[in-house]
Amino acid sequence: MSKILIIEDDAAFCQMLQKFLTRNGYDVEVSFTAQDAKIKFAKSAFDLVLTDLRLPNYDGVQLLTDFKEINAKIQVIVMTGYAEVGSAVDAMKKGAYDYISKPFTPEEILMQIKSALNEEAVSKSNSKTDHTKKSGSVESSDSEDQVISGLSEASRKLNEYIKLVAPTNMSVLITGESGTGKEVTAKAIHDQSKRNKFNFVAVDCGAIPKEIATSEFFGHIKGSFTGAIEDKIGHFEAAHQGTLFLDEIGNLSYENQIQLLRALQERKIKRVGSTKEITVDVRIITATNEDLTEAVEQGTFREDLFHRINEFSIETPALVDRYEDLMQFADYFLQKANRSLEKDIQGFSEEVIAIFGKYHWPGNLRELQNVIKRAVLLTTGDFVEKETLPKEVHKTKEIDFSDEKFSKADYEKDQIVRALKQSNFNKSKAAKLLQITRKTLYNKINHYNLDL
Ligand SMILES: Nc1ncnc2c1ncn2[C@@H]1O[C@H](COP(=O)(O)OP(=O)(O)OP(=O)(O)O)[C@@H](O)[C@H]1O
Repeated sequence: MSKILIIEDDAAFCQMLQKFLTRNGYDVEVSFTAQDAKIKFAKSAFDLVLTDLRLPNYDGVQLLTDFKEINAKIQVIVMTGYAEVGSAVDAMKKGAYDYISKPFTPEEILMQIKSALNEEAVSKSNSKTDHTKKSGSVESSDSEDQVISGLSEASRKLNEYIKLVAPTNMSVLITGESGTGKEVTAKAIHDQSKRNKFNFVAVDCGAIPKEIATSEFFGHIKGSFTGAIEDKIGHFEAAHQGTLFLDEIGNLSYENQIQLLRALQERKIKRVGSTKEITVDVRIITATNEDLTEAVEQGTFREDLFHRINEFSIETPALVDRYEDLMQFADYFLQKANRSLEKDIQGFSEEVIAIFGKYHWPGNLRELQNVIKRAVLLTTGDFVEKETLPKEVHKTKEIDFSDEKFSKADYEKDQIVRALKQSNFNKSKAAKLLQITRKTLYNKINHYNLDL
């Protein structure tokens, strides 16, 4: 029986959820505060944590980080209120499996829990924690998953870059906002390369506690430290002759950066506890949604490593910059949701299509996919109707979109100016608030000709 910990300060809601999940066969404990949750988490082994993002006297994202430090493989789903998508995206970057917007139906949360616990045949390719589960092993690609090429100019350029760089052995740094398809891009490069007969090993550097990172990357031999009960190969060896994809590379500790650089330069590694050198032939693809050049300037990311991983760089476009692709992706995600939920929804109502076009999608393709899956679950007729969309997607509803493109630009411009003012015109801080890279912010400032 899987064990779940719910953390939610609304006691009535929390108990209702507990009853519902218990009826569905889970062993459920509840906490109304982060402090109590930490004590419970330390005492028993949970399979999944369901936590509110806004807790009294504690930040839900911090709590997630605390849990991940104790158990890197714990599945965490965060519950968010209206207009908290930004924090939810932040939580996903820190290793949350998924987020769910309140209010939600019991069926919705049950579906996510089952998916997180791998209790149904739902594609897990959108899960970051999936990497940690698979760490050291081969990434299995879901045969049902396709890569959509997109019709926009931004997509055309992205595909062209993938095609150009794939056959080479160059290290590729993929930058882009969260949920824009960085991992999908890395996999596409691997698939189109000569290395495609060998493994594509995806590692989420943000989810590996730094104490075990060396052993995760390079493996260890039995008895080399407490807990090393058998020999284990690391990600480098697993990716031999294939591709090693390091997601959230900016999260690697300075010490791990040195080790990584050495392995890349010498093309040799040693397992922890062994003196034997093992030759490895690995192509490195990395991804980040932070500004690494800024991290280099601040001295938190090594410049030599930055140049080593950045022989070629690709930026995955935000969904707002590829609106022409929106409905193509929406249709694809609809079919994907139909398959996993065994439904046969035919399409979207006109109103839903209009709402999709007006929303700014801060969580990008991942958010679009989640919104559609939720809507498909709630849809009883043939078409997805606006009532099945979460509140935040309706947010831009009152804006007059007589000229849709112009208004979207207006909305974005307004957000940028607001973020800049809020951060005292510090562009790095503003980029963080907007959840885009500093480079994207500069591009947008130039694009809109903002005189600052
Ligand atoms: N070209 C594409 N075709 C089909 N699905 C896609 C495509 N690009 C992205 N997706 C889907 O969108 C979701 C997000 O993609 P992905 O995980 O690659 O984003 P990411 O940028 O790596 O996210 P993060 O910054 O959180 O690591 C996934 O479910 C993925 O399957």
